[in-house]
Amino acid sequence: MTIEARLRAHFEASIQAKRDTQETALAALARAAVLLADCLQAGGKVLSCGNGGSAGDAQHFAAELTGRFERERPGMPAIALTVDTSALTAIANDYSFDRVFSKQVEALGRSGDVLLAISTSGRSPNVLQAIEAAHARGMRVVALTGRDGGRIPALLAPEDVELRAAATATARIQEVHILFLHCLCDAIDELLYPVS
Ligand SMILES: O=C(CO)[C@@H](O)[C@H](O)[C@H](O)[C@H](O)COP(=O)(O)O
Ligand SMILES: [Zn+2]
Repeated sequence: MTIEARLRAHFEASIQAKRDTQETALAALARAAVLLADCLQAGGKVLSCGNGGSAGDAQHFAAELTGRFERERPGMPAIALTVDTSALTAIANDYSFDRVFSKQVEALGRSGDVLLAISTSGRSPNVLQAIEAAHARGMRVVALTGRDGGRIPALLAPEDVELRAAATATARIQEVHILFLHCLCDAIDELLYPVS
């Protein structure tokens, strides 16, 4: 296969992953947007987490809430649990890497806040523990997953929302996740700050 053919195959696979996800995810996306907008309107905040590329996604989403997405409106409170290297290294060093997010959720999370948990496999222990810690703090969870959801669906409460990418390759799942996050940014803005 030529490089150009490989590149074309990446585009085709990415397009297909989004097409395959579209119909299954729209209702859940709308529910997640309302859950997040209600939380923010009531004075709550969003905590986000994930590993590797999903850590980048967690930061990307928090930055679009605190800064802006596509329209001017007040900043909204969101914290990515992936950015404080002192907290991450201390918790990993003193406890274990599995607790790097859950300890921060225990410290920062309040009832009514929402945890945005991102895992393509649904099997990263630190993300699973963050979900458990969020529930213990009275928080709801929006989980971005892929494949069969891994261990996340069984952990979620009925009022939580799973947004599952209909893809199996990690890269394709992450590409759908970015679309999910931009959809959520747009929907939250439209719900809270509609353009008159
Ligand atoms: O970005 C990528 C692969 O595209 C990697 O950095 C990937 O995020 C890492 O392997 C993560 O540790 C995977 O974690 P998860 O999505 O299974 O929870
Ligand atoms: Zn990647």
